[in-house]
Amino acid sequence: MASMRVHELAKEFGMSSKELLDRLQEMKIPAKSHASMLADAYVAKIRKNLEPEIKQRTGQLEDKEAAELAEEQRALAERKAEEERKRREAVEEERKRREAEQAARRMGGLSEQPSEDEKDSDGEDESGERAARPAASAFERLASQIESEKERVAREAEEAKARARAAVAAKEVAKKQAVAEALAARKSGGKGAKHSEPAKKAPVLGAKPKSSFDSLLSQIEAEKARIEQQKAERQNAPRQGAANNQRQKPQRADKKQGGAKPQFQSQQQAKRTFEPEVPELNQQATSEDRYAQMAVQAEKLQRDKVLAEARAAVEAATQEGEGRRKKRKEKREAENRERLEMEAIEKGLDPTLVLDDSVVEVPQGATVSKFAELLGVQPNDIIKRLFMLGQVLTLTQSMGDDLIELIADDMGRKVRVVSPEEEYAVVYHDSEEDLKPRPPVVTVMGHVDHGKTSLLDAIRHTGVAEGEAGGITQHIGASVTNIDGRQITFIDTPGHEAFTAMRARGAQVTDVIVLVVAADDGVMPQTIEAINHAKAAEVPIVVAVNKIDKPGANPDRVRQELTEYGVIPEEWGGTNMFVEVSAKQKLHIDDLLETILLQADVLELKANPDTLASGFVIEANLDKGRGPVATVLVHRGTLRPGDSIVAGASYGRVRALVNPRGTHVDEAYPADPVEILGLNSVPTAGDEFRVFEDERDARKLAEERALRARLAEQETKSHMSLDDLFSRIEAGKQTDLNLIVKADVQGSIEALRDAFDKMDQSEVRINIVHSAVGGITETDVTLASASDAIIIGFNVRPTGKSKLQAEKEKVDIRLYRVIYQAIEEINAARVGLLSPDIVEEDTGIAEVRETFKVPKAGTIAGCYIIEGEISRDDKVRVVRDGTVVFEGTIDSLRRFKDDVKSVRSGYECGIGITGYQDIKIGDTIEGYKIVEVERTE
Ligand SMILES: Nc1nc2c(ncn2[C@@H]2O[C@H](COP(=O)(O)OP(=O)(O)OP(=O)(O)O)[C@@H](O)[C@H]2O)c(=O)[nH]1
Repeated sequence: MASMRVHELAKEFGMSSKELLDRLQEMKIPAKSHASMLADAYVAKIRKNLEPEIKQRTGQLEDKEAAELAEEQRALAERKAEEERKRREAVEEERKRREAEQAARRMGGLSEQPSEDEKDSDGEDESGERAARPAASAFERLASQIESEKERVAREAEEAKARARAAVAAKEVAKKQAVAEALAARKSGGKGAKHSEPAKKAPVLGAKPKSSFDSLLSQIEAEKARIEQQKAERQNAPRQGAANNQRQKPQRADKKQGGAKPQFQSQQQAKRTFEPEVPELNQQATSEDRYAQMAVQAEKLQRDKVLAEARAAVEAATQEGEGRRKKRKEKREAENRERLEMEAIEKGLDPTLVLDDSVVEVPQGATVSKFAELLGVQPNDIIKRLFMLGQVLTLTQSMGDDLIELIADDMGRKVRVVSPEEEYAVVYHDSEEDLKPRPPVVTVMGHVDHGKTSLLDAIRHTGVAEGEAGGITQHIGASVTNIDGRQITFIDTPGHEAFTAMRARGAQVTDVIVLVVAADDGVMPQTIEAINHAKAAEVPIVVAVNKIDKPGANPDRVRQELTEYGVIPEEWGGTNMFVEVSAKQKLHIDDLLETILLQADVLELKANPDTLASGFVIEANLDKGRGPVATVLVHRGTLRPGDSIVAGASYGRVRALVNPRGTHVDEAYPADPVEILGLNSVPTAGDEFRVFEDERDARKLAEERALRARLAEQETKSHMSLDDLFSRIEAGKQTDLNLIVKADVQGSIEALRDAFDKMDQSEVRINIVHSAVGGITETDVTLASASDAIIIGFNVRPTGKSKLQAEKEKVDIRLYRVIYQAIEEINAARVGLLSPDIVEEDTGIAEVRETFKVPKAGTIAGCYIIEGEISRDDKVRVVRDGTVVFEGTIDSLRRFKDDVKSVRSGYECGIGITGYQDIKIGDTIEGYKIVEVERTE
């Protein structure tokens, strides 16, 4: 018989596996489950025991066999019943015995626990107890088995729950790790290698946790350690990107607080910003508490994950948007520049000046403190650097252009010295529809005596004839004429000098140049100069071939000659219009005017008249009765009485407007010359004028300009003078004395040179840097200024503007009559013994225009006082071509037939000089007084 499995045998018997297993248990045959294999010996035994039952079930057994089987079963049942009855009796007996014992104890006050002796002495009890004990211990075992089984089931249930929760938590940790890695990867710019390590750990976290709860805890702890490590790595790594900067900010702020706390806060901050926070697990907590904590962790991780994902998305968007933001920034900057440019244009400023931010603009003549302020450095630093350059300047002293550039260069800074003109330079922008046609402004140029003044007179005469009846043109520096109802404005000062001087000041007022060339003389040096100046200014030339009335006139030769200088007549294919005129005989003047208008039409001259006026000063003077008077040429806008105006360093409110015919007017339009009254001082020709809406602005600008001018003047280096020679020698500064000697005769110069040669020159060496016969000229002053020399004049006087120039440039001019005076003074100056100064104080200058022979009085000079005031008791010197030809006193001073005490500038008078008859037309008579001046040193 082969061995069989339980379920196979059960099937054979027609019963369930469970039923068979029970029966096997009764038969003490070992079998655990339906699949248990039964050895053939056991199969035989089972068949034998169960056969009758089986046969009965199947109806296969015979009656006898069935009766035997029934008997057998009944006997077995009886036996079992007997055993059970006995077991119950024993239990009952035991119970009764215990109750009896307890009752006896209660009755006899005996202890509940019987002593060993009592137990031993009571034989009956002992036997009863022995009978009861096996039953009791079996019960207890069973009870304990049940208890342990319950515990096992409960534990397994709990562990199953824990596994489920741990799996959820581990899943969350894995997700969080993935997010953290994604963040780290973005921050590090995708350094995959660096972050592959944590990624490897993921499977550990993601793996099904062991059934042990501790396994989950250890996983969480490991994850926390990993995050901490990553964070530490990122903090050590160089900061990159905007997000990192954001992270740095709180750290910097925290650092200020100092101590360990800020560091902790910064870590917290960093954690909040980047890491999902893993809460601490209390290792001491009970299992229930731990489950609760894990649930909290899982929830927190979920929330942090969402936050981290959101932040990662924002950061990614930030990085992706970097390029777009840069473009937007560039666009914004471009718009800003455009706006500034527009604003500058609206304000009438040069936009390039406003937008040039790479260079520091320093106003000309800026003081040391202003310069330091503009550069944003300490003034001491500037002073120190100046000192190193040998320039001792205080805070309030102004710096020259060269010094400004030198110091800036020394400091590695870029600067641009801005002149007041440039600083206030105005670029006006008018829209096309605001522009209206305006009259042309004309300047007449040409060689000396070619007829410029005559032509202007002729033109004026033409204009007057057609203009106001009987009107007499006033000399205001410019005039207007009308032809065919159209206006032409002429600048009265002919010649290119004034034109160029104006232009040098930025006053480009001329639209057309009329080049006057005498037909009998042709092209001359100043004609060429005029052409060059006109070309430089890019102003078109209309040629007026003058003096055609003269017999030797040859206009074609003029045309021919001019072609050499690029002035080519239209009829010869050039661009220049030629008109043949006679200023003297007023021939073809109208033709000339019409030609000028034609040229103007070509230029399409326009201006905006409907705005605040601006333009240039043509001429200015101080009128005794009316105060400062300036002739201005309106360039743009309309000028009206009451306007707040600034002209150069002058300002004021326009009190009155006077046109060239002397008529008060209410308005002056573009290209109108007009005299203005109301300025607080006399401006300079070429100054720009501007009307301001607010008088305070006009005043501010004017005062600023005036201050600059004063500072610049102060700054003019004081040159060598005899007065400070000694102090300079003492200070060790001076070892040379440079002289420029001018004298009336060469002999004086030679005599002076001999005298100096004989002088002791051990302390100071005397150098004559230049000497010549003749008056002291502007060139002499320039030379003295350049070589730090003193000018010594023997019987000569400063000519032209040289005196003014010397004052301006602080050049010392010493005038002597005899040589020994000069030698004495220079000797005295060397040893510091200059006596109190006897100085000649100039009073006035008269120009001799006529001479009269008067009986008894001799020669009387018919004079015009051109400067100052000459008094009857003044001393005078007669100067001819810069040389003093006579010195003496005034014999008579008359106006008309009256003797007068003094005559002021602008008036005519007759002067008789005591003992001098040789006076000539063109001489100047200089008045002076002798005054004694205390020496200050
Ligand atoms: N015959 C003749 N003489 C003229 C004519 N125009 C000017 N003159 C004379 O030429 C001389 C010089 O004339 P101005 O008008 O003073 O010449 P200018 O160019 O103004 O001279 P400067 O002011 O010295 O530069 C004067 O004597 C005039 O009378 C002309 O058309 N014909």
